[in-house]
Amino acid sequence: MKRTRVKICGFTSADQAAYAAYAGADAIGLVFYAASPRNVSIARAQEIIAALPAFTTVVALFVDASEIQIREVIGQVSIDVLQFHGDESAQECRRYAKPYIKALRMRPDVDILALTTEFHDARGLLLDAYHTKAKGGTGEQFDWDLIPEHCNLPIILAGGLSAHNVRDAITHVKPYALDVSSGVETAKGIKDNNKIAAFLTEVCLSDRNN
Ligand SMILES: O=C(O)c1ccccc1N[C@@H]1O[C@H](COP(=O)(O)O)[C@@H](O)[C@H]1O
Repeated sequence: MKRTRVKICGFTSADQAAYAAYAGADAIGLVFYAASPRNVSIARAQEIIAALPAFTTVVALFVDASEIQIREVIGQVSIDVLQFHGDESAQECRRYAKPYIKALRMRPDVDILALTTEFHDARGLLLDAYHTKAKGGTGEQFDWDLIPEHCNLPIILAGGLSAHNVRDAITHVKPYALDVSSGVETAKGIKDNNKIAAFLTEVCLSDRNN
């Protein structure tokens, strides 16, 4: 059976991150982007990570951050994977000798296949909705038909996912993994355990039937 991996992004509380990990989330995301309501300090990130069980992948999200900021985070926080959610070049993404995923904000003219060549050493391409004002975490879905059927990199589907549409998403896109933030929250940065459980249950049921 194929299992669709799940990353839940934007935790600000250790209890909620631990709940998600024990409930079956494969990865938890920590946002290091001051403009986000989900932004965490280094101290809070350390507290969240200390609450996680073994085998939970920790992803640090940056948006056009400076090299100094990224090195400060990875020097003090036990991060497994970097997520670049801005306009970072491939050269910038590979500077840290750490596994990284690259986010693309989807517009009709995005050439995913060309970008897979540019970011060939990324561990996955994260596809999110394009928004004129926000860089991500908007809760908006994009047109999944923009995603090519074959891609050389694992596709991580994001953008407006929730327990209500995740089964359709898996059937339609067949992604390697999913990334959700707003769809498992009651307010920005405040995760909801019931929504997390419902989301993970839907993914399991969908995988079982596919
Ligand atoms: O979560 C944020 O605040 C955020 C800020 C800036 C860039 C990305 C951000 N989050 C990522 O956005 C997508 C989609 O989130 P949503 O489920 O639609 O709310 C996801 O990859 C988050 O990691």
